Amino acid sequence: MTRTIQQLRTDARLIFDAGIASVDPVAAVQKTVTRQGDFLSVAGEVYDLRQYAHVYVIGAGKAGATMAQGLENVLQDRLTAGAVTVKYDHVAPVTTVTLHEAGHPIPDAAGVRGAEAMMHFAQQAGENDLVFCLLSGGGSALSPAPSAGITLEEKQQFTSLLLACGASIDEINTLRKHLSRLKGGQLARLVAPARLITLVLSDVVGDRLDVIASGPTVPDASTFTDCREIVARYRLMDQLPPSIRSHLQRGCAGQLPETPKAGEPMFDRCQTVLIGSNRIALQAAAQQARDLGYPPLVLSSSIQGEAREIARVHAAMAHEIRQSGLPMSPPVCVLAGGETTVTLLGQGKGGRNQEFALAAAMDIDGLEGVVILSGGTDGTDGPTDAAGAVADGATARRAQALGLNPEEVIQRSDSYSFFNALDDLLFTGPTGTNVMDIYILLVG
Ligand SMILES: Nc1ncnc2c1ncn2[C@@H]1O[C@H](COP(=O)(O)OP(=O)(O)OP(=O)(O)O)[C@@H](O)[C@H]1O
Ligand SMILES: O=C(O)[C@H](O)CO
Ligand SMILES: [Mg+2]
Repeated sequence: MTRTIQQLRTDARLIFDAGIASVDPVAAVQKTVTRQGDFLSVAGEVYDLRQYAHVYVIGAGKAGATMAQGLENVLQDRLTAGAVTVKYDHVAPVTTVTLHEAGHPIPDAAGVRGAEAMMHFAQQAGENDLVFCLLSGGGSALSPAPSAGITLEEKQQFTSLLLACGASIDEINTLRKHLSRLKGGQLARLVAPARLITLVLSDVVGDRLDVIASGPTVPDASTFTDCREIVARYRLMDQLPPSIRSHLQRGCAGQLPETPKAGEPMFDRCQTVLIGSNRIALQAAAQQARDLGYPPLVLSSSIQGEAREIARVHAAMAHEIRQSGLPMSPPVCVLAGGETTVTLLGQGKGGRNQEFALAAAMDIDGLEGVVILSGGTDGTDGPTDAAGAVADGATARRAQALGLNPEEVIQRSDSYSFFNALDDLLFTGPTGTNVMDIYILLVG
């Protein structure tokens, strides 16, 4: 049976949607945390709610509201109170938890108030209490608790510097952890001796729990010495606000306590569960592909690199599958995920997924029975209202007919206008989740 291009496009969209649905925060929390009467089951661990006087919820991240909603649905009357910080407008219907809307990616005063509220519940919780911590992408900027002597303004200035210097997220968060009163395992210190369950939705390649939202409840292996090296690597020393420079210097001189390390007894009372990730989304997408009659091949959930280069690799796979049936003969669905980057060449409008689809379109020009979809799971690709775009072997020719030259469009970094003109943008609206991006190659 050969499928039409329209069929392949429809199926690619169904496969993408299945990936997103599997990491929907409300559903993911309710799948991980289940309750039967007085018993709570969390990824295999059982908690007897009769042993806990209070149950609190704290957390930070763009998916905080929907994660809290899922947890409220499970805990119902057993939830005492809570404070979760989310990005402005990233709200959801919750009843017991207080949502603090705050600034991202530059922290603001509302974020500081949210972090204070979180620390308040963490400290208030005693030996007979249970605390849930909900973490997702954006959690670092949304939980500013600058160390003593550092002002919010200095933290803001420092954040702008960090985001622009080219450092990776684990380098950025290593610095954040050493300038904070709650990041890098320090929140777990405040929660002790209460029992702590952390639910995590990963937005970083590799899903490192000590990196996501700056790992406030897990051991931190990094040190002040690492901070000094990162500052040197990106030549930041001269630009640091004086209070931050002196804080890091005192830390390196052993005058400040280090972040909590693995093996500290308080971590015995902590459970941490990854409830959503790019890999989980890819696995769900693979299942949907199988159901639609495309044997799936999942390549990797850790794709990184320049979007147009990664796209060319996908186009090359499409050619190979068509020509030789390697590594699999059609029908097949090749799935990958991760987060690419775009070196901007022009002043146009676009996103990394739209640029991916554009570069792919150029390389699969004329190829039959091939569709490539690239989309951000948060539904927002770059500064646009589209999640990504879809390309096939006729895309480049259809564009030429409209007077659009794909090569020129890449030079202008204008992928949004390109796919908008073709009506091939991918729209989902904000999905409430974020596990990076998904790339789907369908050969029918
Ligand atoms: N015209 C453009 N063409 C292609 N990519 C672009 C363009 N303008 C911005 N981008 C890319 O969009 C990305 C920023 O997108 P976005 O705001 O979604 O951030 P993000 O990295 O996804 O962060 P978050 O996790 O907060 O969503 C950057 O990688 C940037 O290079
Ligand atoms: O908040 C953060 O630190 C980033 O989004 C990575 O999780
Ligand atoms: Mg995004």
